[in-house]
Amino acid sequence: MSDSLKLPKKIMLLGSGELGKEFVIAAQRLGNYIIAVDRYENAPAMQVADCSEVISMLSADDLERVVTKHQPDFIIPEIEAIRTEKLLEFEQRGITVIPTAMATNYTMNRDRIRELAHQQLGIRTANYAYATSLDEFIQVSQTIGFPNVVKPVMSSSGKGQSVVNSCEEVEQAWNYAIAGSRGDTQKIIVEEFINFELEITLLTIKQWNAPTIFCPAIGHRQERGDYQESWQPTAISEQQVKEAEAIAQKVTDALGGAGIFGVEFFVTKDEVIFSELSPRPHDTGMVTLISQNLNEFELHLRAILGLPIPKIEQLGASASAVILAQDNSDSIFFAGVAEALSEPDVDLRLFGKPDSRPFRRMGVALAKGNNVQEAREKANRAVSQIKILSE
Ligand SMILES: Nc1ncnc2c1ncn2[C@@H]1O[C@H](COP(=O)(O)OP(=O)(O)OP(=O)(O)O)[C@@H](O)[C@H]1O
Ligand SMILES: NCC(=O)N[C@@H]1O[C@H](COP(=O)([O-])[O-])[C@@H](O)[C@H]1O
Ligand SMILES: [Mg+2]
Repeated sequence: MSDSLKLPKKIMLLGSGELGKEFVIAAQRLGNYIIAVDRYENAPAMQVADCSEVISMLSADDLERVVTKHQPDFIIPEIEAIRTEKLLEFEQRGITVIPTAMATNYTMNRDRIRELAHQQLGIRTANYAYATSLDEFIQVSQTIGFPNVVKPVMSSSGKGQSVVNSCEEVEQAWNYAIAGSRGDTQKIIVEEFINFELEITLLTIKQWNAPTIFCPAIGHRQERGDYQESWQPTAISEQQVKEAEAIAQKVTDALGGAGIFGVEFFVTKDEVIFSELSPRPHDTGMVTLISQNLNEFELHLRAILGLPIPKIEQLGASASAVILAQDNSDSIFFAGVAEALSEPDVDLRLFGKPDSRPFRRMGVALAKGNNVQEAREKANRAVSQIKILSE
């Protein structure tokens, strides 16, 4: 692709959150033209894009309207909740969908990607079953056992997810999952609880005309199914890295196309277990904004445009920690920014989301240290200085 590459390209971003914002910045640094799309006005990526559109990305008609209007060269999904059948149609019309329309279709629902990984590719995952009613959930809980982890098949960032310890908790977990489910499906996945030692994201870069390459694994910690901290490098063995890379290669080859994938694994004493993947930059990968010569957004862009990635360099012990809102508000401001930035090798991203709700991610602190523990402490110290206030 790079032989005939002419810039700028017209890029339509479907989803305009914090990950999209950093991607737009990377794309614009190479002069590209970006149309940022999301369901609400003034979303983070819209603030730095050339133009924006507010639509329902689950509506085929809305997607048709904005694609016809802008005629993009590339459509780059940034979230899962998109009418992906429509993306297949755009792809057939000659627009490049990243990584492929099929990949976005497989990963928007947990059941599709799980079936691909486990049934078709034979990759080890947590034992799992599905349920579409409370009764069915009670039944499959007997097979999977307790504790188990319950998630709506359509959700992300831990929405509707809970750990179920006994029969008594099943009904509450069902109601919570259905309330947190995106779209109109009443389907949940019930998974064996994996008692892992560490979770990692393996950022996997699939290129059009060059071999797949990997970033050094990123370790992370989650609460309520949502990312709290991430760091790089991680203390896993060469053998574990090789196992994770082989699995990531297998799944991303099956999905095809080009771009970065965030491939998630549970690492136990004896196993590396595939969890799920995002065919786009990953929230835990925000640590690469400080930890690598090329961050995950720049890598995504280069892979999409077919530009070379001559080297990925890890710059030493680094960490990220999230800044979460506590309250509902549409007039928030940040205090303590100067204090947070007073330590060397600490940086911040405040996303500029126009409103807050409890646990909404509003920013991230980034830090480097002499070792991972020090980097994590510095990132968390910066977070503790930031106060989100309302007018
Ligand atoms: N089977 C499991 N056993 C133990 N912990 C689990 C299991 N499934 C999920 N978790 C925990 O919940 C977190 C979120 O799960 P998962 O990645 O499936 O959800 P998600 O909503 O897709 O999150 P995101 O969109 O942020 O990637 C995991 O990173 C892990 O910490
Ligand atoms: N785990 C997926 C993830 O982190 N996605 C990121 O969060 C945004 C939605 O945030 P919001 O819910 O605060 O609008 C998305 O647009 C994306 O940038
Ligand atoms: Mg996940």
